[in-house]
Amino acid sequence: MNLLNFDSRKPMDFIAIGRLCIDLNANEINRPMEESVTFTKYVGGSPANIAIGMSRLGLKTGFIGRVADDQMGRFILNYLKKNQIDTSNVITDQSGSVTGLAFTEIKSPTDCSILLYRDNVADLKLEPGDISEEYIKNAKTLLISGTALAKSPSREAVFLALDYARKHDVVVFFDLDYRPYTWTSPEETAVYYNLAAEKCDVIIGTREEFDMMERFEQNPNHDDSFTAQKWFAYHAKIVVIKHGKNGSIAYTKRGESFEGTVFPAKVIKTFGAGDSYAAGFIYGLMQGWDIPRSMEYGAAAASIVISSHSCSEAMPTAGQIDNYIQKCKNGELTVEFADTTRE
Ligand SMILES: Nc1ncnc2c1ncn2[C@@H]1O[C@H](COP(=O)(O)OP(=O)(O)O)[C@@H](O)[C@H]1O
Ligand SMILES: O=C(O)C[C@@H](O)[C@H](O)C(=O)COP(=O)(O)O
Repeated sequence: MNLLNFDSRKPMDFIAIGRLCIDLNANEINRPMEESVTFTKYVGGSPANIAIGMSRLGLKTGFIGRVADDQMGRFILNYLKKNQIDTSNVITDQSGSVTGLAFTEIKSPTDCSILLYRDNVADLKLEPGDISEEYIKNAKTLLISGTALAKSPSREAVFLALDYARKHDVVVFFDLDYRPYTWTSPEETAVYYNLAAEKCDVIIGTREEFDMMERFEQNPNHDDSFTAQKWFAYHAKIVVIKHGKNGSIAYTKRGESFEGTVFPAKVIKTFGAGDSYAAGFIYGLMQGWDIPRSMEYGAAAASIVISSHSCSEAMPTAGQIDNYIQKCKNGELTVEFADTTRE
């Protein structure tokens, strides 16, 4: 029996809910932000990046969210449309909110950080009244990301979306996507993350993100298997714990575990790895592939994106990923750049 059942009668393949933002990636790489003077603008926000990845892979993709009524909000909407993402459930917020900005600092390929501007952001204004039961019912898959739980009314909107998804047998993926900045306290964060995770079929996060969720538990050795087992008592069928360049491990409710491959990369920056990994992995599962092959696809997508300057714009097509995997398997370590042009 399949671990996950994607209902082929549903017209929409994949819907993401939450953050639609802007990434401003420093053009002068390998130096601190203090010395960066020019940046390239891309659509960003973890669920936005994943949705763009899914659409590039050929899946019928939609988004539920709010954007600011400004130039940045319109830039995001246009970019989603250009990438064939359905924006019928993206609302332009009229409360005077602004677009969230992520300035990225690339000090070295391994020392990257993000400076977030997230006060009064439009994405957290999403409210329960914005959530259409019909829209969710018509999707095979819903992806939620943890940052949308950081504040009301976005938090309640996500919980309502989760209820609709469970009611209509939509497979729910939870990318933990923990960004401390918007949260009030670590305790609040852990409580809401745990409440949401109970309702999800697949939970994907880094070891550090799961550590945050285990604030009220005893897992002193940060044991991945311990982490995963808890969720199989709820709805989870698959739990994936990511370990950066050391790969990832997936556990299933059936008691299996699989270690994910890592592909070579000419790393420009490390951010975007998780979002591209999620897109490749979810795509694989939705094709009916087994977990190791899906993890391989995610890892190859991640290697392509971290070898590029952007996250969203660098999201690869299936052809690019297949080609990359083939080259790596042939022992050709020449790394392909998905997106090297910066104006
Ligand atoms: N330096 C790297 N080289 C090759 N692959 C990487 C590297 N860093 C991350 N990856 C790939 O991306 C996946 C997710 O990366 P990770 O850093 O754990 O997620 P996140 O970006 O969410 O923190 C890893 O499992 C691995 O496949
Ligand atoms: O999620 C954000 O707001 C910023 C992203 O667009 C960004 O570029 C990033 O950090 C990607 O995150 P990751 O894939 O978890 O590394």
